[in-house]
Amino acid sequence: MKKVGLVGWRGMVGSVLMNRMVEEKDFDLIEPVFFTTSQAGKPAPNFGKEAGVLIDGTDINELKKMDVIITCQGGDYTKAVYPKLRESGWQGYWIDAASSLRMDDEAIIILDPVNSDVIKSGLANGTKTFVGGNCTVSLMMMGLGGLFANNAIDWISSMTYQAASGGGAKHMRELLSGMGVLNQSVASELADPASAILEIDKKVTATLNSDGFPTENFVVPLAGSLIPWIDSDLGNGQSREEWKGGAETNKILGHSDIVVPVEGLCVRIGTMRCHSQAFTIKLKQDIPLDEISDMLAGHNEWAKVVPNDKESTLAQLTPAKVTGTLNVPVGRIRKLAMGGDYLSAFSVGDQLLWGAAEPLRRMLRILLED
Ligand SMILES: NC(=O)C1=CN([C@@H]2O[C@H](COP(=O)(O)OP(=O)(O)OC[C@H]3O[C@@H](n4cnc5c(N)ncnc54)[C@H](OP(=O)(O)O)[C@@H]3O)[C@@H](O)[C@H]2O)C=CC1
Ligand SMILES: N[C@@H](CC(=O)OP(=O)(O)O)C(=O)O
Repeated sequence: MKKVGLVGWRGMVGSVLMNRMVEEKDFDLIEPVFFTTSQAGKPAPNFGKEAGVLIDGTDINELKKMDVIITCQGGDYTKAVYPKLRESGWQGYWIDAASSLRMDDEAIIILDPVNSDVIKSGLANGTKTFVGGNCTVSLMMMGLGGLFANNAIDWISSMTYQAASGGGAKHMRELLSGMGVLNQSVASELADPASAILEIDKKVTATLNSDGFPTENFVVPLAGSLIPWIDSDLGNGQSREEWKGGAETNKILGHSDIVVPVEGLCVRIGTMRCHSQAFTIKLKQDIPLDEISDMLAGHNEWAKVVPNDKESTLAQLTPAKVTGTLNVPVGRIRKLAMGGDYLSAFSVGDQLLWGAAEPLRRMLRILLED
């Protein structure tokens, strides 16, 4: 049985990963060793298998004993530990949720329903480092996988609506606190159906812009607002999150250059853990809508085509419906006025599942079955 070191297992992404590993009985197939950066020596969790105590996640000699290490601990941990571990001569498999190693030549970005060919040839060529993709990119590729697989796309513009969870647990709490503060500020007016809506709005706006409003994590209010910038400023008008669209998509597909441009604006909105995206897709040729639907629905078992009517859209294409599931519904599919080769689509996906934890779990399974 392979010794699998788990780092970051109690964080938000790590907890989702542990839940999925329990659901899929992955622990039956491995000898788990749990690492920590803060609680060494305390009892390890039991996910159906006794695992002794927590080991110091910075102890290279202990990490070296692992056949596989999966980390959801974050980029700082990866930067601090990974180079030392490789320099020590460790030849094991490193599976990482953080972005720091993604664009390194030695790393493959993992999303096996889309790029199992890239993963398999990497394994055959001795690749040992596998990194989960950016959540928005992975969810786009899961939804539109059929169009990518059929080489049907010239370029994509993706306008995102990204959930608070992309920032982490504290950001989710801040969103909810902000919602509560707004509600409280007009609680008496809301209780009175006769109260004037413009008075309510005035109070809400004053509360949003008041000093006490919770903004420690997002810097500006998210509840009752939105933030059209995610991740760092690259200095050329583009955010790092937007840059990842083109860079990571093409790397996932095994391209060494930008063959399929992916461009757009990334926007944070007040949902909890589902990222949504509105796509304008320039097709290489005019493909009939029924063929497009067949390509999308037939590509993987999680991409679900939603009929482009109001009732189906409201019932199936919202974060409230999708959250906590592996489904990636794609709807609002129609040809745009610009021509038969211009397609619109809208997708929703849980950014902690396909966007973070699931590709890592499946990579472990690929290694176990190899
Ligand atoms: N959030 C996201 O959407 C995505 C995140 N990622 C990557 O995953 C990394 C981890 O993200 P995320 O899971 O959100 O980070 P968290 O902040 O939830 O967890 C990170 C670590 O914080 C430590 N920690 C300290 N206090 C607590 C506590 N009370 N409860 C749980 N953990 C605690 C744990 O380490 P220890 O046990 O060692 O103390 C834990 O592993 C990110 O830095 C990013 O690189 C990737 C894709 C998406
Ligand atoms: N940046 C993403 C979450 C994330 O962790 O992305 P990455 O793995 O590319 O750093 C978001 O805020 O929604």
